Amino acid sequence: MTDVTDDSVNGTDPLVALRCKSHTYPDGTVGMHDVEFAVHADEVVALVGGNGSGKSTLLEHLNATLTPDKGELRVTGERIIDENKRHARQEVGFVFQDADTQIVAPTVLDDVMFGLHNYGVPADEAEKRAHEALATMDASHLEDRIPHYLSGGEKRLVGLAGVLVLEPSVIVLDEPFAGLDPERSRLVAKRIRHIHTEGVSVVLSTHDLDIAAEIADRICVMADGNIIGNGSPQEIFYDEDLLNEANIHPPSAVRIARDAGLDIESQPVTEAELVAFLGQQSATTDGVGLAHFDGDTND
Ligand SMILES: Nc1ncnc2c1ncn2[C@@H]1O[C@H](COP(=O)(O)OP(=O)(O)OP(=O)(O)O)[C@@H](O)[C@H]1O
Repeated sequence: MTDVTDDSVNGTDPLVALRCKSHTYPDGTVGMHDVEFAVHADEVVALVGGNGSGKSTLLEHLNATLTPDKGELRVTGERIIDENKRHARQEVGFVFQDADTQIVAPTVLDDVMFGLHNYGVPADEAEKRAHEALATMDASHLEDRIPHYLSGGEKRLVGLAGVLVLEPSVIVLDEPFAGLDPERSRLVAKRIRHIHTEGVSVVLSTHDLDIAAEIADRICVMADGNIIGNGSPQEIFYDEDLLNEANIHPPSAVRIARDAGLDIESQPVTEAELVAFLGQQSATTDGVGLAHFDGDTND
């Protein structure tokens, strides 16, 4: 069993600790097995892996939407059972891939306030907090809009605001960049990093490894319902055997560095890191031998 619930990280207990021997869906499909996973304070974790590798199944265990056949979930140290699932839901906010499933009210502001009403927060305070959460997401201009008519990226930001307003310890996002154009993806990624600077840990799944490399502190690789790799972006994205086993390709910066045979000790995983390295090189070599890097680094 891959144990990534090491309690000693930062010397603190994890915010969320999941041990799952297996999760079997009603039709008999095993969605996940032999997984141990923890989320610590002050981290952004990206789950990566091919289609059907178990990312959504794992994420949905983190706020007890799904429960293990055998195993346990602890949230801020409290063992979650049927009677206290509310604790998991309060501490672990979930933003679904399909933003429409989370829309419940006729305007964006009402939608963001909805969860607070459910928790009995007085209307004026709920409104104040909803304004703040939308401002944090740079989405104040959307307050009076009809949620269903927003673009995909706008819906993501509103969904994030609706979860952030409940002040969870951890926010879980299932494929937050799916269906977004590159510019909207970058905007959502930036807001996710911003949420993190406000002291909220983030766990997300994504097929966009360029963005994962940019925003995650830790990468977990899933294959066949199991975690097969866990480490820093450098450790994971320079492990060719691991990526082959998971059938995924490294971020473009890693591919370029590797294909060009660059001997880079610092192991760049983002374009910015690669460009910084190339800049240093050209400063010391006057650009000799680096002319072929002048082109687009995106493919
Ligand atoms: N509701 C369900 N009923 C039956 N099987 C399911 C259900 N949801 C997921 N599965 C199965 O569980 C396994 C893991 O699926 P999961 O959705 O967790 O993968 P994923 O990594 O999130 O995939 P993707 O990247 O395609 O979204 C797959 O074999 C999938 O077919």
